[in-house]
Amino acid sequence: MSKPLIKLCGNQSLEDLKLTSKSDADYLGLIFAESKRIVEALDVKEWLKEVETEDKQLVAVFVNARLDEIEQVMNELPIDVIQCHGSETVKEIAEIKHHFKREVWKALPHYEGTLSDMKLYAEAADGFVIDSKVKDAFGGTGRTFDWSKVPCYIQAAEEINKTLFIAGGLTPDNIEQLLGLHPPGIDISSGIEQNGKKDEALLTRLEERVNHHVSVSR
Ligand SMILES: O=C(O)c1ccccc1N[C@@H]1O[C@H](COP(=O)(O)O)[C@@H](O)[C@H]1O
Repeated sequence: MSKPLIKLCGNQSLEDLKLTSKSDADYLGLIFAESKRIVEALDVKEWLKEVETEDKQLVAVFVNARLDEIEQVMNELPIDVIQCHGSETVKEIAEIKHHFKREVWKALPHYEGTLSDMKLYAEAADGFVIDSKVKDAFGGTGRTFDWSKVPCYIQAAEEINKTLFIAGGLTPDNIEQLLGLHPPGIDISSGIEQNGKKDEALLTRLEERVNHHVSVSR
């Protein structure tokens, strides 16, 4: 099995970034939406002066943000991917893509309509993050969903040639079970946190489990 793409999301301090920037992650995520993990672009700009992120792509996560709100972040930071984690329409995703000329991922909640949503958004989004559907929350809930549908999501993403990340409550303890389904990408926030901070021991354990799984399935 080839190694999945890894996204470590919800970096909310210089300390978080110092830790995750040294990891095996391909993507580092920052939340620019109402959340306990919200960050300010100007703070992130300062933190980025102190960490080496050349080998990572930066993902800015928004929830139903206006173009001018996204623009404020894009003007300050070298963002590679815009992740829309709200109820943005296909038209809005297309506008964001057209305006910023960046990769745009649509987060979709797991429910009975997710597969049709993937087909619907395929004309505008470059990739998908499938997350748990939790009432009154858009993401970062630490809650898993029923992974029996993951193979269908993988197949659908392959058919429409889109990047796919599985998110929602991934932890060092459950990651090997998910990796058994061969997701192309995994997206983790709460599962590597302790007391609201990214935790070195949890991150190391996550990486050990991913590396172990990849090496035994070769
Ligand atoms: O992390 C947040 O606080 C958040 C807030 C609003 C939208 C998305 C958010 N995070 C995204 O949620 C998923 C899964 O997170 P978790 O591992 O279950 O905590 C991930 O894509 C984050 O980007």
